[in-house]
Amino acid sequence: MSETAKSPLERPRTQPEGSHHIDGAYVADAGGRPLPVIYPADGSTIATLEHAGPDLVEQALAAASRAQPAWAAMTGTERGRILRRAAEIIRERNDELSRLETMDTGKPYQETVVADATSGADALEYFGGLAASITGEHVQLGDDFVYSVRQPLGVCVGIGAWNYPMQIACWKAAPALACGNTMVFKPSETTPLSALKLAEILTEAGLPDGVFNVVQGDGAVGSALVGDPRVAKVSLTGSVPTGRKVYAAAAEGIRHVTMELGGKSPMLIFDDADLDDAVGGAILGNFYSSGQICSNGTRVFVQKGILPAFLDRLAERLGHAVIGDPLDPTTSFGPLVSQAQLDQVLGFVQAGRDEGARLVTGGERLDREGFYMSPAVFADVTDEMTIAREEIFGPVLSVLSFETEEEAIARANATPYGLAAGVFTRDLRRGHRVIGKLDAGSCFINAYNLTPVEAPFGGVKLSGVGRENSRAAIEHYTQLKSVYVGMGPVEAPY
Ligand SMILES: NC(=O)c1ccc[n+]([C@@H]2O[C@H](COP(=O)([O-])OP(=O)(O)OC[C@H]3O[C@@H](n4cnc5c(N)ncnc54)[C@H](O)[C@@H]3O)[C@@H](O)[C@H]2O)c1
Ligand SMILES: O=CCc1c[nH]cn1
Repeated sequence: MSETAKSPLERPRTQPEGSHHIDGAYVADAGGRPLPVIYPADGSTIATLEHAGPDLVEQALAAASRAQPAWAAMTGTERGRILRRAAEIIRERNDELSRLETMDTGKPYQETVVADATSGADALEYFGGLAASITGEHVQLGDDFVYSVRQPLGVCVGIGAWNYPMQIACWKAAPALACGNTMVFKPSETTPLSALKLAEILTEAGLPDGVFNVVQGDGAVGSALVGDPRVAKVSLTGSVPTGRKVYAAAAEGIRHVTMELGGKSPMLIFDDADLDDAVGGAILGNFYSSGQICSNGTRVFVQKGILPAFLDRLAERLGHAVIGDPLDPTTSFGPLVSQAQLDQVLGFVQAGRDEGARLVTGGERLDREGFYMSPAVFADVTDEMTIAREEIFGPVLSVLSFETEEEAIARANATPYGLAAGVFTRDLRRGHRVIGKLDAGSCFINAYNLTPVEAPFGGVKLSGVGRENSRAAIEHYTQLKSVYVGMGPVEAPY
C-alpha cells in the first residue's frame, strides 16, 4: 500500500446556511442541541449544525402535509420535469457535491465523483421519466368494469444511514415525489450535509415549497417523525437493530415501510472463475468506501483449487491501494467515517485473531491523524467465527474455503441476513443455478456491487422489506384504489 503526496482538491464550503431545510428555505433551531460534523480524514470539525427540537419536527411535518394535495394534483409530466431538472443541476455541480460528500463521509473523491451524487441524479432522472406513466388498469367484466387508480400514500418519512448520504436521500425522495407524495427526510447525524444540498437543488429546480424537507438529528428525532399520525410511510436505511425499532413503531400506525438494512453477504468463487475478475469483485465487494457498504460480500467462499492463487493475487493487488487524503484524486482508500466506527472494526479484527483466523494482510490502525486503518484480509475463517457471522461494516474480508457447490450454497445461506450474493464462475449454467439457490435480494454473477437505478435493490430475511430503485419502487410509494362501475340495473334479493 502506498501513500499519496499530491496536492488535494479545494475544500468546498461545509457550513450550511441553516441546519434544516423546510418549506423551501434553510431554517435554524437556535435552541437545538449542537451537532458537530467531523472530517474523518483529520478529525476536525467542518460544520456545526443542531438537532431539531419538537417545534422544528412539527414545522417540517406540517409543511409536508400542507404541500401534499397540490403536489399530487399536478400531472406526472409536471412532477417529472422538476425531478429531471434537479438531476441536471446535480450533474452540473457534481464536482462540488462530490467534494462535499468526501468531506462529510471521508470516502475518496475518486469514488464520490462517480458513485454518489451521480447515482442520486440517475434516480431523479429515472423516476422523473416514469412519473407520467404511473397508472392503474382497466378490467372489463361484461358491460360492467373495474378500474384501478395508483394513488400516492401521502407524507413519507425517509431516514438515512451515513455511508451514501446523497444517494440514499435521492433513492428515497425520487420515487416518493414522482408518485405525488411529499417527504420529510432525516439524514444520519454523522453525515448531515448533502441532503441539505439536495433540498436546495430541488427548490431551485422548481419544487413547490414543503414537498421535500430535511430535518437533522439523531434517533430521537427519527423516532418523533416515525410516530407522527400524519405519516403514511417510513423508508429506513440503517442497521437491523434500528430497523426492528422503526418497523415496530411504524406498525403502531399500520404505516407502509421500506426497510433497507444490514447484511453479511456471501461471494462464491469457483475454481473455474477468471482469477482477476474474482479478485476484482472481492475488492469492490469489501474495500470500496473503506468497506462501509451494506451489500458487501464479506464472506468470500473460495473453492480449494483456486484458493492459493486467489490469496496471492488479492494481497498483491491490495498492495496497490493508495491510502491517503480522500480529497486527493489519486487516493483509492480513505478513512472510516468516525472514531467509533474505527474502534468497532478494529475490535472485530482482534476477535478474528483471537478466534484463530489467519491475518494475511492489513488490519492495522495507521499512524496518522484521522480514522484510518489498512484493509484486512483473513484466511482460514470458519463459519462459527465472529467475523464470519456479524456485520462488520468496515474493510475486513474473510476467506472461507469450500469443496462442493452444494456445500457452498448451504453455508452461504446459513445466516439470518439476505441482502446480496455473488458468484464467480466461467460456467454460466452453474452461475444461474447457484444464484437461484442463494437467499438474497440483490445478486450478481461475475460482477459485484453494481447498483444501477434500473435494478431493484433490497434484501430478504433480516436484511429488509421492500425494494428501492426500478419500477418496483413505484409500488412501494403508491396504493391502489379500485372502482367497480355497474352499467346495468342493480339486482337485490328483496
Ligand atoms: N440495505 C441498505 O440499502 C443499506 C444501505 C446503507 C447502510 N445500510 C446499513 O446501515 C447500517 C450503518 O448505518 P448507521 O450506522 O447509520 O445505521 P443506524 O441504524 O445506526 O442509523 C440509521 C438511521 O436511523 C436513525 N435512527 C436510529 N434510531 C432510530 C429510531 N429509534 N427511530 C428512528 N430513526 C432512528 C439514525 O439516526 C440514522 O439516521 C449498517 O447496518 C448497514 O448495513 C443498509
Ligand atoms: O450501502 C448500500 C447501498 C449501496 C450499495 N452500493 C451502492 N450503494
